[in-house]
Amino acid sequence: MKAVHFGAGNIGRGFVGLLLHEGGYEVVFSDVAAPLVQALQEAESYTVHEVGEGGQDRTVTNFRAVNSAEDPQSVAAEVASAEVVTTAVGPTILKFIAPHILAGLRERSPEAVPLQVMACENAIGATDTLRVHLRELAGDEWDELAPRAVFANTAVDRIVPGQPAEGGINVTVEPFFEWAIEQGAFGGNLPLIPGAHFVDELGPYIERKLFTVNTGHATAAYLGVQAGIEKIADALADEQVAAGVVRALEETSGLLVAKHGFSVEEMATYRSTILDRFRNPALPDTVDRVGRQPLRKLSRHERLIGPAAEAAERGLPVDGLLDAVSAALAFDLESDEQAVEMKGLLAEVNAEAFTEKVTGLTSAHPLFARVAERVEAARR
Ligand SMILES: NC(=O)c1ccc[n+]([C@@H]2O[C@H](COP(=O)([O-])OP(=O)(O)OC[C@H]3O[C@@H](n4cnc5c(N)ncnc54)[C@H](O)[C@@H]3O)[C@@H](O)[C@H]2O)c1
Ligand SMILES: O=P(O)(O)OC[C@@H](O)[C@@H](O)[C@H](O)[C@H](O)CO
Repeated sequence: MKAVHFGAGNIGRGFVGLLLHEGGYEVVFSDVAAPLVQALQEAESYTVHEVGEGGQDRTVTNFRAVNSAEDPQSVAAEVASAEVVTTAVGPTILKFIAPHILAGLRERSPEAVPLQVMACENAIGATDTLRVHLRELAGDEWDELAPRAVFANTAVDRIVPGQPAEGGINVTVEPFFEWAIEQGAFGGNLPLIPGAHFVDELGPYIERKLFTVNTGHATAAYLGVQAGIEKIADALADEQVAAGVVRALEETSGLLVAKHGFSVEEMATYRSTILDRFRNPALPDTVDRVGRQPLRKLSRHERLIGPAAEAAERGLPVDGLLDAVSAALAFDLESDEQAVEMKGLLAEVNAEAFTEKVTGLTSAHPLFARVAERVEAARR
């Protein structure tokens, strides 16, 4: 059994690749970072160090690596003969993965068991997005190629910080993980992923994850930066930052309870586990990594505006989320392209135009004026 995994970065090696390996797949990593691909090609194994309570070292073997920028033909051939394709490249990169999968589907035998495709990104419906890219690229050919693959949305949760250069391809991660996968598309032939949680409907799970883990994380990062703090664990140790995170998460929990029927108690337990994970002192995670790409994080269906918009529509409180939005607007990091772009936009366009363009809210939305006020304050 073979799985092709696009994106051999932090979560790719430290979570998706690890679980696929433990499920018995040979893993073929595909990436565009030449030194990383070469290091994987030269290694026979790498170690995933789980740090913090209950953590163990786990060894990944039986993998290969292909550079999709230099050798797209080999990537297509690997996809054509694989059982599973996964991605962890970032939601905006999925459009660059689609041509490789499409080329693989063209070469795949129509008699083969359908390829199982799962995008493991922090985004709602990431696999659907990937499938739309494939369909658009394929045009009329899609009717013939579509039966050669099945597509399942997933929600992946494990904190994998940026890795120090001296660690090579080894990865330091937290012990916790959760991988929820929508099972309908598989018709009972489930991929072999140990510990995965197969569900009928992913919507509640991805929203619970994105609007709790990632909302809390982003809030800690942006408030942490404002407090002059570098590490996420230290941000949580700051009383004001912690209070800001708790407030934002109480608001998203309120929405998740109202919308999906999670109980108040289970959301309280879920939040408390997450805050403990953020506080893990052994995990070298930074506010810069967690706050990366602020324009993506401020977009319409993402971790801040997404829950705030729905909460506002229901008349639920959103002040904690708006404080996180204000802090996100102040995220100023020269090495982050989107932070630089955001700063330029704040200077160039008025608050209403910025709000519409960045958050996707329209002026009639109950949250619009409140966000625009925060934007106006950030422009001063
Ligand atoms: N790190 C985490 O804690 C974590 C947890 C859950 C989900 N995620 C999600 O996983 C995705 C990846 O995050 P990460 O932290 O691993 O980032 P990362 O930057 O460490 O890894 C991304 C990898 O994708 C590669 N890449 C970029 N363009 C590519 C292309 N066209 N083809 C193939 N590979 C390409 C990069 O070279 C890099 O190795 C994101 O969507 C992120 O939100 C991350
Ligand atoms: O990967 P991003 O940029 O969407 O979000 C940054 C972190 O919040 C994220 O990577 C978490 O560590 C991860 O989602 C935990 O499961």
